[in-house]
Amino acid sequence: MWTLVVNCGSSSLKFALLNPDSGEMPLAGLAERLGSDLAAVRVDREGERVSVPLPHGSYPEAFGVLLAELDALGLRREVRAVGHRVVHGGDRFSTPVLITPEVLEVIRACVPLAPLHNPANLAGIEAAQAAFPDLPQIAVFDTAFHQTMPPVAYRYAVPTDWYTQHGVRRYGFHGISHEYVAGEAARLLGRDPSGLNLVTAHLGNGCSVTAVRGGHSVDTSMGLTPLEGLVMGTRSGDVDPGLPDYLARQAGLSLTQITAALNRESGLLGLSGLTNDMRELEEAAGRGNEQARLAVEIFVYRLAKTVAGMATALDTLDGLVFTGGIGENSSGVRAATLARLGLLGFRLDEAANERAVRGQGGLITRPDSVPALVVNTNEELMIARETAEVVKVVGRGL
Ligand SMILES: Nc1ncnc2c1ncn2[C@@H]1O[C@H](COP(=O)(O)OP(=O)(O)O)[C@@H](O)[C@H]1O
Ligand SMILES: CC(=O)OP(=O)(O)O
Ligand SMILES: [Mg+2]
Repeated sequence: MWTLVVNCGSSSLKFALLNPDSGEMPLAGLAERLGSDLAAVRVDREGERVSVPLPHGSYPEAFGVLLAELDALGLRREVRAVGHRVVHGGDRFSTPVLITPEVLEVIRACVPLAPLHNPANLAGIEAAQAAFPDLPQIAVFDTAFHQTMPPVAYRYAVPTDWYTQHGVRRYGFHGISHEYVAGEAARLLGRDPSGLNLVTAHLGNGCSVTAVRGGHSVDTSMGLTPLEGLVMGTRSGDVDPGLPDYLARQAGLSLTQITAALNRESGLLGLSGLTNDMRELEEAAGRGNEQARLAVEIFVYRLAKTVAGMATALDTLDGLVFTGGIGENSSGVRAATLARLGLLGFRLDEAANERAVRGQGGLITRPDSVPALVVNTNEELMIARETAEVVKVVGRGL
């Protein structure tokens, strides 16, 4: 059964055609810089890579390229289901679900909680429904994995009414990735996931750290929205909650302007004044750019501090997993983070850490260390598997 996976971000559309059983993936693509003149889609089609410009830079145009690619492979009619990454599902969804008008309503109601992500997710669902009106469409939520967090981890110390009446609590994100890499890490360590305590660090454009006890999320660094926690590409992560009021008075900015700047102009970009891209920052730091060096150092410091904090949620620490574009590719970030975590028992194996850069993944610590590993995340495969599961269950119910 071929499953089409659609992952719409705030300015990107990732897609993949997968066989969820074998992992076979004849088609994958990434449309980037949507909404700008520079929009283009990179397509990996049966081992060949092509780049297609998108003159209008729109989501429907990118979706049109996806359909044309399916036609070129003769596989459009072979698609059996469409799985969508949906970032915020509130506390309604702890598992993937078939998308119904009621489910769409809940995703729409969560837009204020994920203003960068949920509108794009909805656009992707609408485009897929129009292209494949007869196929089951499944939503796989970034929040679902974290629904096992206990109240001690998910409640904020704010008036209780805010929680009961307005859903003000921590939800957590990147759950698809955290769940996938925790499972893979257990396999690599040769351990039964049910007895394993891990901290997983997803470091992409958005970044978060999760404490995984026995395969279940028990705490995570993102909160009500994907703004809390670590320093990210363009997001600030944690700041003093008094900051918006102070800045509104001092700089005459509106709350909307401040929130937009915390989401889009902060993080690595804000600190460096250069870029949100870790690879470019490391290169600039290597050339002696002091702001770039400081941005990377702050990123690492906050990451190490958060990993150490997450260990508090676990009885033992059996491993630390690095994943996402930065976690998988930056040996420098991994080395600097572990250097700050000697107290927890981490000892880097420098050669293994450098080898992991070449996409192999695996253990990067010495035998006398608490294990740290690099695991390449595969959100698309995870979404395809979950989609196939839901389709099986829904199919039985018919
Ligand atoms: N070789 C590399 N060295 C350092 N950072 C890298 C490297 N390759 C990718 N990255 C970083 O990974 C980040 C993007 O991560 P990714 O998981 O692809 O993003 P997204 O969250 O959009 O899926 C960027 O900061 C990018 O610079
Ligand atoms: C939830 C989130 O931060 O997602 P991304 O990393 O894709 O922006
Ligand atoms: Mg990502």
